[in-house]
Amino acid sequence: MNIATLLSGGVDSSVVVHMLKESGYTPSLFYIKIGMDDDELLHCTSEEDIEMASLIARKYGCSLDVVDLHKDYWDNVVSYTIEKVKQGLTPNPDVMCNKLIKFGVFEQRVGKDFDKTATGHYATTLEKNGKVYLSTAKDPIKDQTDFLAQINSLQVSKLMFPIGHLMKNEVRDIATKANLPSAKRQDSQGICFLGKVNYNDFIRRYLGEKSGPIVELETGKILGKHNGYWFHTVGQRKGLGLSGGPWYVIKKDVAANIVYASKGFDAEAQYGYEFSMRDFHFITDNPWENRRSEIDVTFKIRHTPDFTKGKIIQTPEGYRLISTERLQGIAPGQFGVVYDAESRICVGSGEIM
Ligand SMILES: Nc1ncnc2c1ncn2[C@@H]1O[C@H](COP(=O)(O)OP(=O)(O)OP(=O)(O)O)[C@@H](O)[C@H]1O
Repeated sequence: MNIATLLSGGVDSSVVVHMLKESGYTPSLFYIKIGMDDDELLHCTSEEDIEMASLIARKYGCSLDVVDLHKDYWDNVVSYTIEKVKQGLTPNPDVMCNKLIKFGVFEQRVGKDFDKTATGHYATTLEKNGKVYLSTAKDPIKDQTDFLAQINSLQVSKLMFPIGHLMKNEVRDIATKANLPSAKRQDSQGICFLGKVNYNDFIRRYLGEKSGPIVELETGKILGKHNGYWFHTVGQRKGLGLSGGPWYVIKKDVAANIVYASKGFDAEAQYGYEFSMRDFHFITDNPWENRRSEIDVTFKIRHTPDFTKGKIIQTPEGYRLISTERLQGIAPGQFGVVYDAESRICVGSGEIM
């Protein structure tokens, strides 16, 4: 079996290479390069990562290629991110990077020549009735299925997640015992490029600044000033620069450039029990076909270790989720990621409206 492995130079994907070698495979290793080397502000250092990846490749006698997907990342993930922010929404570049870059463009250019593609994502796959499903990792804190919730069945059936059945500390132990140069490296903060640059600087570069009022939702009182609604997200607490809080962003008026905030942990306006999703994407198949009633599921509305219980209902516009617990900061643009009632299979995701 020919295996391509996505190697970031971090501990997780290094352990993937080690485990594949232990199982008798010699994977071909690929480092994906993203970033603007000529831009001071948006510079993203990849030298150290590539150096680390080279050490791993040499140790295990594997080939290593650096694949430059900078332009593809810019055309797909960055443009999506800016477009959503401009509309006042909260985008998720990690989800789009997996769908369009790691398992999109990479697959079309390189992965297609291999039987399998292995990564160090914390996720698993599960075979049922001849189909392959995306399923959750053993380590609930590290689980990354929410970031993978827009990939499709072809992608899932080709993927290998060798560390998905391990806890993070078990991965570190393997790395230490195997003397991997990356054993002590810190966890990378999410993905590639947008995870490494200052997000506000990046947004400012593309959308500039435009001063507007921060208004108390309940009273209409002007509390202060912001530099552009695009710097603020529904549910956000830090960074509003107001005293006497805590203050939370409740909603935004994009046309009028107003950010509405409410005060206090218990401000009712920051909570909700339900939300609708557009363009709901099923990863492998629609397990609720022909079922008109409410279906028990679990779900996430942001990257947290906990799953929330709820019911999903099909509506003429898409799908609606009704939660059993109150939800803080339901941010339009983020993905509602839906799992089966046992939080094992990741069924799919839709953009929160
Ligand atoms: N620049 C890159 N080039 C190639 N593969 C990458 C790159 N960045 C991430 N990956 C792949 O995607 C997986 C998940 O990436 P993520 O950014 O979440 O890092 P991580 O979980 O900290 O993993 P690692 O410790 O391997 O960096 C990595 O384990 C690796 O297989």
